[in-house]
Amino acid sequence: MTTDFKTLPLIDVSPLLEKWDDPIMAQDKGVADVVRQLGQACKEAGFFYVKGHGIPDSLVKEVRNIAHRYFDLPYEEKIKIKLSATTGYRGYQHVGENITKGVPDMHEAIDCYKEVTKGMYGALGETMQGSNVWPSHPPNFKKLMEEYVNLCTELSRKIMRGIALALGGSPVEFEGTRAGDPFWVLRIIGYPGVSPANGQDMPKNDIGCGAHTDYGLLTLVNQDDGITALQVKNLSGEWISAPPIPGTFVCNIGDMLKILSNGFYESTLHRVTNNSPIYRVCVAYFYEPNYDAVIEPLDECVKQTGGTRRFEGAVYGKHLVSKVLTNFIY
Ligand SMILES: N=C(N)NCCCC[C@H](N)C(=O)O
Ligand SMILES: O=C(O)CCC(=O)C(=O)O
Ligand SMILES: [Fe+2]
Repeated sequence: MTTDFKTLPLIDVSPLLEKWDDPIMAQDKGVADVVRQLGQACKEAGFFYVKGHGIPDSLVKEVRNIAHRYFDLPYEEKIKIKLSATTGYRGYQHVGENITKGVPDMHEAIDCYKEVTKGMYGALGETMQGSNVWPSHPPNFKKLMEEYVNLCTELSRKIMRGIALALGGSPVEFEGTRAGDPFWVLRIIGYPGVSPANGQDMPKNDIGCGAHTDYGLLTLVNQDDGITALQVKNLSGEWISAPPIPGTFVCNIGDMLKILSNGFYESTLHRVTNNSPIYRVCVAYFYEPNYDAVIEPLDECVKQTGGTRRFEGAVYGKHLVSKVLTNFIY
C-alpha cells in the first residue's frame, strides 16, 4: 500500500541491533520504536534510509572506491570476467547489456550471487549454478566485497527481525525454511555521467536503470555521495528522489516481502538516471529468501488485510531465474 509520500523516512536502527537476538526484544522500548518506524515506512513508501547500522563507514566508502577503480580500467581488462550463462550469470556486463522492460540500461555492472554448486536444488538451481568471478585488479577486490557481503547479510537479517515484528509475526518469521539460509545478490554498478554534447542535443537514452522492482526481501543501496540519481514512484505516479545521505543506506522492499505481507507492503517501483557529468557508482546488496523457498502470504498478514489471500505461492529461485533470463539475452 504505497502512499503519496514526498520524502523518504530515516530510521536509526541501532536500538534494534542491540537486542536483535533477545527473545523478548519486542518488550524493549527502543526496539518497539524502531519496529513502529519500520512498519510505517514499509507501509507508506516501501523505501527508507537506515542509519546506526554498524557497518564501518570506511568499508562502505572503500567498496565504492574500489568499484570506481575497476570501472576506470580499459574494456579489455574488465571483460576478462564477462558475465555469461556458463558462469551462472555472474560477472561483468557492459553498458547496454542489462535490459529492463525491453530497453537497454545505461549502466555497466558486476553481478555476484551466493554460490550454487552442481546438483544443488536440482533443476531449479541449474541456471544460477556457478561461483563468482572476481577481477584480479584492483587487488583485494574479492576480499573486500566478501567482507562487505557478510556484514550486509548480518544487518539485513536483523532488520528483517524488526520487519517480522512490524507485521505482527514472531521475530524469527523469516528464518528457517523462509530465509534462514538467505540467497544474496550483489550488484556493483557504474552509471556513466552525461558528456557535454558539443553544443548539439544528442538524442540518447539517459536511463541508467529503467523502472523496476527488486526481487527478494530487502535491498541495501550504497550510493556515491553528491549525485542524486535514484528515484522512487509514489501513489500518484510522481518520481521522488532518494538523494545520498552520508552514513546511511537506502533500503527497500522486494517482491517476496510483498507476497509474504499479502500486499500490505508493496515492492515499490524505482529507477535511476545519472544526469550529472560525474560517473556514479552504486553497490546494491539484495537479501533474499532461501533459493528454494516457497513464499506465500503469512497467515497473520492475510488476517490483517481482510482475510483473502492475494497471492499464490511463489518459488523464489524461479522468480529470480525468470528475471535473470529476461535481463540478459544471450
Ligand atoms: N537483483 C536485482 N534486484 N536487480 C535489479 C536490476 C533491475 C534491472 C533489471 N533489468 C530488471 O528489469 O529487473
Ligand atoms: O543505483 C541505484 O541507486 C539503485 C540500483 C537499483 O535499483 C538496483 O540495482 O536494483
Ligand atoms: Fe532496484
